[in-house]
Amino acid sequence: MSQLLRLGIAGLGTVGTGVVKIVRQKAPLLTERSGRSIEISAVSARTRDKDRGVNLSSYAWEDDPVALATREDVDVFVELMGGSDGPAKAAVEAALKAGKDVVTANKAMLAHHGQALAALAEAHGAVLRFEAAVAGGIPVIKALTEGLAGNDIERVMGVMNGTCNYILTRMEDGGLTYDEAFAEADALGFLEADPQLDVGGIDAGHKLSLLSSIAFGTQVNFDAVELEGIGSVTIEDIRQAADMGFRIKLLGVARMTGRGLEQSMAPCLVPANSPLGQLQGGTNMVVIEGDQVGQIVMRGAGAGEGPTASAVMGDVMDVARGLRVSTFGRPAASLVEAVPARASTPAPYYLRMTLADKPGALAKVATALGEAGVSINRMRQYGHNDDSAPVLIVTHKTTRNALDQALAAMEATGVVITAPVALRIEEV
Ligand SMILES: NC(=O)c1ccc[n+]([C@@H]2O[C@H](COP(=O)([O-])OP(=O)(O)OC[C@H]3O[C@@H](n4cnc5c(N)ncnc54)[C@H](O)[C@@H]3O)[C@@H](O)[C@H]2O)c1
Ligand SMILES: N[C@@H](CCO)C(=O)O
Ligand code: NA
Repeated sequence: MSQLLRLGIAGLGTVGTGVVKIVRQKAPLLTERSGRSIEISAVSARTRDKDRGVNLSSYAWEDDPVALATREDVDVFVELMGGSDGPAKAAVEAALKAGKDVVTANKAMLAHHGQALAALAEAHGAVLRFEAAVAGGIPVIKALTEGLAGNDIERVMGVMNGTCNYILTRMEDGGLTYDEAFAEADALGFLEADPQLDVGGIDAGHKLSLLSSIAFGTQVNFDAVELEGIGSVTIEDIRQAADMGFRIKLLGVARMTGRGLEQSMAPCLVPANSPLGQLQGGTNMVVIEGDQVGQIVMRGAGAGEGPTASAVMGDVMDVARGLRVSTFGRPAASLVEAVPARASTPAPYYLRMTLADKPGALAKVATALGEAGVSINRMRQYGHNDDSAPVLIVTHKTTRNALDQALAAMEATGVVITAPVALRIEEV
């Protein structure tokens, strides 16, 4: 008789329901692969009487997730409620303090409290695992903490918000407006409860802060992530980028430099023929560059019932097999405080602005760039309005600091009518 592993699942929405289905439908397979009989003891959600398409009658019910997390008949607390603070955090803390292992998909909670929760887990001999929190069903955490453990990671990049990638690709390929594409993403169930978390880059930033902590062995520092959402990107930018052989992606990039840990989540131009440039719809992609292995590209569903439940079950199976690896693939205490560095690694930039259509306007902009040490690679004045003209400039490699100096000088000239949109061109 295989030893029991008893789950307590808090949260029976998209992900929680998916996990219940896997445990119920694949019990023999899970036992064969882990050596343990994996069962659900108790569940919790806001509303008990709701048809979730899955039979919950054999499980105990707890209205309070904290009570669920500390039940005697729960070995692993599976937190699938969401929210960075409140009941989810309280229940996870209670489980860890009771020495129970925790599996969660809650990237918001981990981005804000992951360091403290990791330390709590280790202090109480528990493990905290969260594969589902970063790029959903893509097993990127397992790849970094196990398969690639023999590498020094040089750069990690990711398109990790399905909503934004869906919107940007539907605007480009489907000719939809931002609002139309947003509505489609909503209908597909991609959006967070607060969609600003998606389109503001915050959800993807949560994931990047976890990814970079695991990749570089640094303490989780979401506040150090440079965040910019996709609200400033227009169909004109998408068309101009395509015209130059690029696509626009909400791209997270983290790298360790001599100046510190750069973590940036912003709309970037990537080569249209690159794996990231080819990424369609709500799919996620993570690119890992290691000193031994070179570039690894992982692509897959970052959201949805099955893909996310798959990642949750991967963690449950590791616990069942007795994997006592700490949260980030190394002891939390060994995670170094990384000096946050603004993305100052030199890169080319795409600048779009509207200038007053009068003599010398372009010259003033060019002078502002030159005086800041920013070299122009391409410049295009396209179209005309009454007394203004849209201008596109692509720079040679420059630091963000120098570019910001040039943008401020441009504003001071009085010829810039609409504030320049600056998008980094990331070499991938
Ligand atoms: N949906 C996805 O594709 C996806 C992908 C990756 C990660 N996640 C993360 O997984 C978690 C769950 O996401 P979801 O899409 O399943 O959410 P959901 O909104 O579909 O379900 C949330 C569940 O938690 C319950 N819940 C919320 N607050 C509660 C409380 N205070 N007490 C008891 N129950 C409570 C709700 O009743 C519901 O059953 C979130 O942290 C989310 O960020 C979701
Ligand atoms: N709202 C998130 C869900 C998965 O984390 C996304 O669009 O990727
Ligand atoms: Na994942």
